[in-house]
Order: sequence, then structure tokens, then C-alpha cells
Amino acid sequence: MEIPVSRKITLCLLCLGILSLYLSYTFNTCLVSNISKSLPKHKTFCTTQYLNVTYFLQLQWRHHPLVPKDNTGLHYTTAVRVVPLLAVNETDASPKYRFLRQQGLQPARQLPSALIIGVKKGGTRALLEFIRIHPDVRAAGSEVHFFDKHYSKGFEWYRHHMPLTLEGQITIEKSPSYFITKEAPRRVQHMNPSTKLLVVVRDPVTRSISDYTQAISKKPEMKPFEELAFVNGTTGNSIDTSWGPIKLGVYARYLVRWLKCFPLSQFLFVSGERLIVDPAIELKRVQDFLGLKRVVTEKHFYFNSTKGFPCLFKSEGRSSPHCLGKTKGRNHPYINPLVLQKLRDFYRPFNSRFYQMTGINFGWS
Ligand SMILES: Nc1ncnc2c1ncn2[C@@H]1O[C@H](COP(=O)(O)OS(=O)(=O)O)[C@@H](OP(=O)(O)O)[C@H]1O
Repeated sequence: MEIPVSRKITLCLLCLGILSLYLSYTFNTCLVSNISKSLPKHKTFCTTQYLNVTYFLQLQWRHHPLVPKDNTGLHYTTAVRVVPLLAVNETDASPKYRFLRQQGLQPARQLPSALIIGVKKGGTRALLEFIRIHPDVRAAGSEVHFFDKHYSKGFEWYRHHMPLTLEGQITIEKSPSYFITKEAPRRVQHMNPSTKLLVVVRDPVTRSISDYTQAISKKPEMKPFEELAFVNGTTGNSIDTSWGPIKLGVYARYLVRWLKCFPLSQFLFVSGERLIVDPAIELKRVQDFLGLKRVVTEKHFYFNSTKGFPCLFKSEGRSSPHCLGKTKGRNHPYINPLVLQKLRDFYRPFNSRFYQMTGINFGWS
């Protein structure tokens, strides 16, 4: 039977239609399956790894404006935890560090390479404030007390208490109690056997009065210095070497422990007296010892006659002239001269021993 031409055409069109439908379906399925294969599966979508894919896609869209930006079919971002590319903390985000980072300089916290280990009331705060003027020095502001009180918290804890430094800058920390802490030398050695150690020393007699002045400022009901300095509280008896303010001035006793762990060349003994009368000289010694350019000089200091101490024209944190705080440079109480003489006699042999050990005569009478 002969099929009419018109029917033949209709049949052909029908076949073509079915074929095109089939082809289009197959093509789309492959496309969809290829896209889904190229994306991470399972739960990784919810992690930061997933963020990278979404981020990549968004970037692609931005660079190919023909692709519509408002892709309402994709809601990747709703499942994404947005984290910053760089772990930036508060200080690190400061304009200063942003500027440095743009130059490829990455600030980081480092364990200290130098420590001001003592002595209490020797002038340790003055030394720290003076040396940190140097642009290559960064210092922990407050005493961290890692090697005496917080050692069990570990070196990472300690490092987090350090300021951010750039390559070429050194980190310094000061806690005067380290000098008398039995375990401190071994612990510091364990951190870094090359640690540079600064010790600010001061006439032990004046130091003991300074220590007492601080103590009585916190506890006004304390007995007079003269009573506490002697066993049984009378000037006729022997010195009470167990009383903190006296005991701590026997510097040789504590230095022995440190010298078991570090060679003398790793110490710098700073004169507390000279730090007051001529800070620039002591700062020159300190900068040389730390291998720093001599930046901190006499031009940074002025003598404040009201305070009776050298003060700074400007420092790391302040651009106007200022002195150390009220707790530094206190007025000492009057002490009976006989008591002072007894104390000098007591310390003399220990001072001589200390001079021998350090190779420096500090001139304490
Ligand atoms: N420039 C300047 N300004 C003020 N005070 C100065 C300065 N240089 C050294 N000193 C002396 O530092 C003494 C305090 O020592 P420390 O900072 O080591 O004390 S502490 O151990 O940290 O409490 C402090 O002791 P006192 O005079 O007994 O207060 C000062 O004599």
C-alpha cells in the first residue's frame, strides 16, 4: 500500500523530534553529572574546603560577566563557614602591621632571646623601658613570670605572651624573680641555651630598703625596717638573713646557680646606680651586648628634678616626655645609720665574692 507523501513528512518530523529530545536529555544528564563529579561530595561541603570551591566559583563569575551573578539555583554560601584567609589577631590587624605585611614582612611571636632576670628593685623596669625604645627591640609589657610561676603552662603559652616581632627584631622579657628562682637557670637553658641574661644590680643595702619601702606601701602596719633586719628585732643581734629584703642582696649565692648553666659571657651586669646617674652609658653597654646598633643615646633622656630620676622624651608607646610610674623612685624611710653600717659590714664579703665572680667592682661600700 502506497503511503501518501504528506504522511511520510509527518512521520519523519516525529522521528526527528523524538531523536532531538533524546539527544538533548542525554547531553544534559552528562553535563549535570560532570559538574557534580567536579564538586566535593559528602560533608566536605560544610567545611572550609567547601568554601574554596564556592569561592573559586564566585571568582570565576566575577571574571566572566556573561554568567549571571544572581544564580538563585545555587545556595552554596548558606552552608559555608566563612573564615578569613589569614588568621589575623587584633594587634596584627593594626595599620602598622598591615603596611608591613603589604611589603612581605610577616610579624610573629617569638620566645625571648634575652631576659632581664633581676634583681628585684635593681632598676629592671627602667632598663626595660629604656631598651625598648630601640626599633629592633620588642618587649613583653608586664612581667610574665613564666620561669617561676607558670612554667607548667609550656613554651607555647609563654610565646603567646610575647609581642609581635618582625625579622631582625629581638624579643625581651623581664621578671626580676627569675634571678632567685632555683629552677629558673635550668628552665631557661632548656628554652634556649644561648639566651642572653641581663642582671641589674644595686647596692644590696639600698636595695633592701627599696624592697622594704615597697612592702610597707602595701602593708602599712609592718614593723620598722630596723626591727625586721635583725634576729629578735634588736640592733645588737645578728642580721636576719632569712628576711627577704636582706637575703636577696646576697647576689653571689644566686649567681652560682646560674653559672652552673650559663657561661659568664652570656651575662651582662648592669649597674643600677649608673642607670640612674648616666642611663646612656649603661644603655650603650646593653645595646653592644645584645648586638644592636647604638640607637638609644643621651638624647633620649632628660633629668626630671621633681622626680629625681632620668625620664624619657618619648618611648615606644608615648610621644611626649614622661617618667616611670609612681611606684618607681619612691622616697625611702629614714634608717638608723648604725643599722646601715651593720648591713654594709654584713654584705661586704658577699659583695667581694660577687665582684670576683663577675669581674666587675660595683663600688658598693
Ligand atoms: N629612671 C628611673 N625612674 C625611676 N626609678 C628608677 C629609674 N632608674 C632606676 N630606678 C630605680 O628602679 C627601682 C625599682 O626597681 P625595679 O624596676 O627593678 O623594681 S621591681 O623589682 O620591678 O619592683 C626604683 O627603686 P625605688 O627608688 O626604691 O623606688 C628606682 O630607684
